[in-house]
Amino acid sequence: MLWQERQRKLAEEHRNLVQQKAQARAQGLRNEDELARKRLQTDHEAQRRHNTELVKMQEESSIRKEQARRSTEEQIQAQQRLTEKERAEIERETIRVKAMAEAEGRAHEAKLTEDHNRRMLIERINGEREKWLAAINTTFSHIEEGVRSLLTDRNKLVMTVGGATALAAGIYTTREGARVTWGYVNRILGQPSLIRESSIGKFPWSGLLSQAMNKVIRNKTSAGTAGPVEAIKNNGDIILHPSLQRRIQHLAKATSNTKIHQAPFRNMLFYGPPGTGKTMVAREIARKSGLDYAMMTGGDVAPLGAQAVTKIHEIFDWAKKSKKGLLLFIDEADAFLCERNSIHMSEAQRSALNALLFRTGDQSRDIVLVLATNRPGDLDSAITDRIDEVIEFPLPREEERFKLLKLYLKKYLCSDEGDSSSLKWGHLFKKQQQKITIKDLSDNVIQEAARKTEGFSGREIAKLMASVQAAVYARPDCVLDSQLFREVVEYKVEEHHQRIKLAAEGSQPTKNQ
Ligand SMILES: Nc1ncnc2c1ncn2[C@@H]1O[C@H](COP(=O)(O)OP(=O)(O)OP(=O)(O)O)[C@@H](O)[C@H]1O
Repeated sequence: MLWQERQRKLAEEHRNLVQQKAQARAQGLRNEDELARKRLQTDHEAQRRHNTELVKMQEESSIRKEQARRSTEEQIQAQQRLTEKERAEIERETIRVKAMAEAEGRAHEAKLTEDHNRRMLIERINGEREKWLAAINTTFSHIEEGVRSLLTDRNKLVMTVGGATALAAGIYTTREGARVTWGYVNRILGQPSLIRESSIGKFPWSGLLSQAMNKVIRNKTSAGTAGPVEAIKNNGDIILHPSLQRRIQHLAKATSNTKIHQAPFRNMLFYGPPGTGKTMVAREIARKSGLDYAMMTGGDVAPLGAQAVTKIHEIFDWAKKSKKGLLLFIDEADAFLCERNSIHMSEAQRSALNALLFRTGDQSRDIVLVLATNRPGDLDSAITDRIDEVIEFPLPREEERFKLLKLYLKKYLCSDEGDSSSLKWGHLFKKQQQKITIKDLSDNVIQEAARKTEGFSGREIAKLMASVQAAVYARPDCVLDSQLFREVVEYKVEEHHQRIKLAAEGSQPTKNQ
């Protein structure tokens, strides 16, 4: 039993021992493992550090290499630049030397050419001189011979003197003729653009010719007419109130005398309703007083803008070309000579007005200024100050209207009877017009029309008669009788009143205003 017990104890001890041994081995293994792991970790750590250092060293090395490469490149580039500079310097030097050599060559060549030319010129001059001397000698010997033969032959002498005189006269006539023609061409071409109509540049003989023709016609037709027509013929084509007519005649005469005595001209202002003969009278004064005539319209000045001043001066410079003196007629004068303070006046217009004032400041011996306006009150005071004669052109009274009707009846409907003033060159070449027959148109019918046309201007009466002519031509038989005449007068009078009514309505302010 004891043995068994011992045996069991021994087995138990053995088992404990084995167990302890196993534990000790397991512990040893664990320690070994732990050590191995720690060693591995340390190795790994060392390797990583080593690698980092390696990378760092590599980077530093590559930076150093890059720096070295860059510095090498820079050195190379610097070297290259230096070489290019040197090369350019050398090229420049070569070009300079070459250019100098060329210039020297050219100078040398030019010198040689000049020497050659001079030699040639001297030779040519010598040649020419000899030639001329020979020619002069020959000519003089011929002249000597000619003069000797002339002096000995009387016929030849007479012919030579006559030929030379005729030649001189021919040259003189041609030269003077060309000068006169050029004068007229120059006047026509030099006419300023503002001038609408002028007598300057018209050939004087054309006026004389038409006057002569008019005289012939007048003599031919003087027998066939009587009554008021005769009176009109004496007074010309302008029908005015007798006192106005006298004043105009007196003015024309005074202007003509002023010109003869070289005294300063008198400026005029014509005012009155439109179509009362202001333009016609201005033209007539110029004609009667022997002045040249030029017409411009005030309305043409404003659109010229800044150019207007130059154009005004142009007119006055051009007017000096007239040897006779010039009557400058400015129609619608209020359009550009109105009050300078007016708000409607542009700066350019004001300058144009000032230019005109400047040119008309002193009394002139070259220009008669004739202004025409429907509104004399609008003119600038400096302009009215320059006016010497103020003449009113009223609407024609019944007496004048009668004469006007007669005048235009004759002009438009009795043309074949031949009013001298209506003769124009073109009529000579015109196709024969259909003849108008006038039946039962007594002076009483015309007087009645003159009564009815109260308020008509001269222009309106001329238009009325033009309408009568149109109405006659509209008839197949071309007959003018008192009935047709009355009809036309009737509707023209109505038209006139209608126009006045419309104008009055147009000028009245509307109710809303
Ligand atoms: N007194 C007149 N005698 C004859 N015809 C006249 C007369 N007045 C006007 N007339 C006729 O009217 C036309 C216009 O006349 P004119 O140009 O002379 O008038 P005005 O007063 O200058 O007119 P405006 O102020 O419109 O320029 C003339 O061509 C003519 O046919």
